[in-house]
Amino acid sequence: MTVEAQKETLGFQAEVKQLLDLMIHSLYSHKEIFLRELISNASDAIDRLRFDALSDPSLYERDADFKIRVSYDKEARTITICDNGIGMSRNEVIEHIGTIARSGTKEFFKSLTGDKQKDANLIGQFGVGFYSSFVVADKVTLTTRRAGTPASEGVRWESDGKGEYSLETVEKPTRGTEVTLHLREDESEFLDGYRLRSIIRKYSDHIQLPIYMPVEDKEKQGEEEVVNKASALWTRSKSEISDQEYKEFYKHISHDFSDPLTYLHSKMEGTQEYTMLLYVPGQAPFDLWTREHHHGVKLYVRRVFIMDDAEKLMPRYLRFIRGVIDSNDLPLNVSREILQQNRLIDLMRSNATKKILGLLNDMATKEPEKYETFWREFGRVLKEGIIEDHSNRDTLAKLLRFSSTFSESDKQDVSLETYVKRMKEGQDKIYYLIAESYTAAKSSPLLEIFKQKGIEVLLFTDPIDHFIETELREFDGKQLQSVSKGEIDLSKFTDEKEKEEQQKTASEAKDLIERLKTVLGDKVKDVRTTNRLTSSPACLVVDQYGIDPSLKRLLEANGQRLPQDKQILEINPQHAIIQKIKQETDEQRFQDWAHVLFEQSQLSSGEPLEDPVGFVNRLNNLLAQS
Ligand SMILES: Nc1ncnc2c1ncn2[C@@H]1O[C@H](COP(=O)(O)OP(=O)(O)OP(=O)(O)O)[C@@H](O)[C@H]1O
Repeated sequence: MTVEAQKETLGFQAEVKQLLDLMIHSLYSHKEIFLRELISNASDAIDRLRFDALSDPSLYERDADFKIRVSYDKEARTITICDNGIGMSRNEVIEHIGTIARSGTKEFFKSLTGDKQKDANLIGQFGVGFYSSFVVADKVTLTTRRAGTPASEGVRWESDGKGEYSLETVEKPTRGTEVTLHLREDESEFLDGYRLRSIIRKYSDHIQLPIYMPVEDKEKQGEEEVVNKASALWTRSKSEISDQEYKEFYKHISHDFSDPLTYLHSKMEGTQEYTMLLYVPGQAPFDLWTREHHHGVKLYVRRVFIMDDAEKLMPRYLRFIRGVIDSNDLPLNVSREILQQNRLIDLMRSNATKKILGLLNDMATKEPEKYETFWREFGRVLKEGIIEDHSNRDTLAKLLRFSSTFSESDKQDVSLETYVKRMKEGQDKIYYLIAESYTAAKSSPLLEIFKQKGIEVLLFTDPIDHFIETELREFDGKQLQSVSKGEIDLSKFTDEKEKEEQQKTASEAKDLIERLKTVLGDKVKDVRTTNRLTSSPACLVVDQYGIDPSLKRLLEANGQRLPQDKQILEINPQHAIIQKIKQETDEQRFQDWAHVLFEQSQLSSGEPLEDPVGFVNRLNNLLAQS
């Protein structure tokens, strides 16, 4: 086949077109970042080559002098970014440059809001990388050759970013990729060596590889100079690195546009030597829940990039952490399989986890507002740690935040420590209520007595909270007690007179209870009086060791079959309706009342009714006769 015969025009995947349109508008105010993105890709490509060449030195093609070059041509109005990295084959160009092969793409488009600022951030998180070129260029030419393939297998990709691109096979003697941007008319500001140098220093100083540019001095034409610091940021000493540099490095590795919330940089010395530079992002990626993680922690061995997203380096519940861990002791040929059972890796992970939890703990105590942001973004993921990581459970428990009956809003901002500090004198349990939503929890009848006595109840309203309940039995020596389980003993907070009254009404309700049991039969496990309620007539509870109904619903919705555990109907003998039912002599009416009591208790605990029409009919009968 001749070279010409291999020229073809292809269409972008629909998502690419959509993304390009969006990006050109949203990123307009950050347009200089195109250079950061292209340098970042070049650096990744060299990292990958360096790694592959460890097992196949022929890939070096006798050129192990890794570098990135940035140049510009005022006349031609072009900027060129060139690397001697891994390069791409024809198929890789089609796959990587013409399509978005990322899971979560659909979710990403759904999450766009139309608000330019917000969308710019989301686009940043999604990682537009290469496509940001079209913000400043009306034509982009990419010429590349995969390392290890013959010079005749170079590929030229070209597009005006409007929906199509052309591909042709070209001769490319050197391996790697060269991207040429043909600048738009109004983007001449970038055809300036000083401007380009300052953008590189601002965004790409931390890139480990040297970035070369032609010397500006006319007398030194043809000469090049390195324009960045060109040393791995994490190897430098903390005192030499500015906050700005740390932040830019974060953006490089995470492909995020916004600043991280916080970071830690720590060198371990002694028997094991390794350095970690870890970041907590400022916001959760749009697909935190939908995909296997993409840009996690990168593993380096003696400054050589080994792999992205080395999941063994972080527990799953810290999957939002970004950064680099560089080991001096692992072998360079380390593979994912080796990582699975490597003692050194386990040690690094356990240390990194402790450091991150310590960092979060510091943030929670010293910068509570920042911690609030953290909790809003990542709290639900961190909660998984209570289930997953028993060795750090105490530290994790301190980091938890819940909404509470003492707060005005649904904000999860009450820690277990705060709860314990606010406990009433004589109170020995941490009370909580599990419900499907904050609204359902806030108005639950089960809270009535606690409100009356001024006892705080934590509201567990995230699905994961059900599992926290089963794992976290106590905190600071205080037992956690669900308000919907077992018999709640608040006798310490009840005076003698009140107790006497309760006993009296309870013994007077004995007959009523028997009648209710007969009518409700096996719908309930038991019927008994309660002191939990003050303004509702009845509620449903489970035994101390029973499964909470909302957890049951959650598990059943996920396909689990559970034993049919009946609930206990508790009645408030002092309530006017209960008093009225007690007097009811008409058997049909009594039966209607009994069912209505049971069914309204199901409704207020968020359960669906088995026979909603029957409930409405019974209620209507009672209303019509009252
Ligand atoms: N200079 C390059 N050399 C080799 N491959 C490259 C180069 N630039 C881009 N690629 C390939 O194209 C892919 C897409 O690049 P792009 O910049 O769009 O996104 P990315 O770098 O994967 O990350 P993100 O989507 O998060 O920005 C890269 O993953 C890489 O495989």
